[in-house]
Amino acid sequence: MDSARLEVHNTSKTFGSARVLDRAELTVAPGEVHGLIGQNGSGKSTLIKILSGFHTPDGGAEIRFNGARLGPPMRPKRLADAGLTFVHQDLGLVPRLSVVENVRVGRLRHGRFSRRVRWQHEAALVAESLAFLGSDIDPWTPVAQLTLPQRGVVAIARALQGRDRERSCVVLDEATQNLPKEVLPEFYQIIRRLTAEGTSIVLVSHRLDEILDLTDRVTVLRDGRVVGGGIRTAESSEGELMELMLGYEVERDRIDRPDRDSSQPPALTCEDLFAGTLRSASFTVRRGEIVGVTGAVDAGHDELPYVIAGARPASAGRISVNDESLAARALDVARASRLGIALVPRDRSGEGLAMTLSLLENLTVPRIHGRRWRFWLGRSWQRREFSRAVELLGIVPPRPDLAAGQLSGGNQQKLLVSKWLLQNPAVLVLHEPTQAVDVGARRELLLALRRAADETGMAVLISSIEAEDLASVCDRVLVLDGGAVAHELAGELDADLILEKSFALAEPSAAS
Ligand SMILES: Nc1ncnc2c1ncn2[C@@H]1O[C@H](COP(=O)(O)OP(=O)(O)OP(=O)(O)O)[C@@H](O)[C@H]1O
Repeated sequence: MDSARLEVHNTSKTFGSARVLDRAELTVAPGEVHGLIGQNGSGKSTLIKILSGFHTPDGGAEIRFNGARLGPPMRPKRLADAGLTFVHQDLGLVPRLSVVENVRVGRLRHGRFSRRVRWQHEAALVAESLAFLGSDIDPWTPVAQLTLPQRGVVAIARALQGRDRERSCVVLDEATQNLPKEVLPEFYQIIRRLTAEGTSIVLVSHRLDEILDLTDRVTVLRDGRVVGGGIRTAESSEGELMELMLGYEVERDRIDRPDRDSSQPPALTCEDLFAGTLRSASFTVRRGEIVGVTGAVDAGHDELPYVIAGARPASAGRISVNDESLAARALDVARASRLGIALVPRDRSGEGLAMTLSLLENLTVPRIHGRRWRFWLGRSWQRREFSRAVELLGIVPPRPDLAAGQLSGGNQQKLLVSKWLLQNPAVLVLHEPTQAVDVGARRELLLALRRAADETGMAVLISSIEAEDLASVCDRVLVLDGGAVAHELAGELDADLILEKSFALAEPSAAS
């Protein structure tokens, strides 16, 4: 029998006194897609970071690749030479550098005598890798100018280069999280093409539909332990996997919402907004209402949260919150905040949280300034706010002094959402709020938004491509196309209908 492509044996990791990975085992066969799933904080990223050499495991671990011992220690150069490569959640690209520099870093070839890098040759190699992925991105483009899906393709091209197809393994750590729904089928085809050539894939994902569609087998982690090793996906179901991951069944009903009084005046009014891809976007969100905005790539829903919160300039239009109204062009973050608008951005690490500051500081610093409290009063207020956040969204571990960067991705997301939710803004605007959040916590997060809208009258606008989330929590969903509202869906919302409307609008333009 062929040896396994990747074997992880007896691998544990302890931070301080907390053992977050406990004797993990994982075996990936040649040419298979192997899913790695588990709830937030279950140890998936820790295991991947051990494989990539970022964390050193506790003693006793052994990692083998194509039958030979690879580590620990896991040396990055040795991993790449052996054919074990990674695409991390944050993609790990340097925005100010070009695509070619990002892809070829560490692999640039020099002329024999001149020692100069032959850039044209390097760019041709990169163009070839991109073409394999069905992309025609110009290798000289700075990464900063690329869309998120394009950045995803670049990160994958970097992981694939120079591989020996029949001996390599690519680890995709939540790499599909940044890709819009309509490019996913293409991405899945790439994965199938790779495995057909003999490459193995490890896929870490919170999307159980993706895991069931794409993987041959799956390994399930719970609280740092493997609770299901190499389960055949064809013989399993979403419900079974969910129960293994969480240890309980998740309710999937639509979240109850009170009957809306449609005569209520709007809390947020946007009139004829022009900004980036937005072209005359007009709509309202009433007090206590949750409105979803969605659409295909470049429809404008991605841009909207930032324009409303004054984080991106608008060229025309008006934005009003209750009785106060402003030309959108005059809006900046400070003015938006004075109007009562708060933003939960998509980019958690870049714009949302300060990763080196504590959970307590992240949660309360935006509000503690300006309060003329005595130090100790401020301190006890901070601790109370932290307890509220933990209660609201179940942040784990609930340690106020931990640095935000030491939380798992999903728990960072919960921290970010609670930071703004607890401020009780008049208008809360969120971009992909459930990203990286596991299936159980996702419902808790949506329920918390629903409660805030119902109990405090907060007007909530959610920009997302997660049709299921929008259908379960929103009062209305607006589907954007070409920067303006093309459809308004209300009443009994249905995820399939939301997707159908978004895609139906995307198709004609994709063909042109
Ligand atoms: N550098 C660190 N120091 C201390 N604790 C850490 C550190 N990195 C991770 N942890 C803890 O290890 C546990 C596992 O985290 P990990 O990121 O592996 O979870 P995960 O399964 O990838 O979660 P998610 O789905 O939310 O990304 C968490 O409790 C986290 O807070």
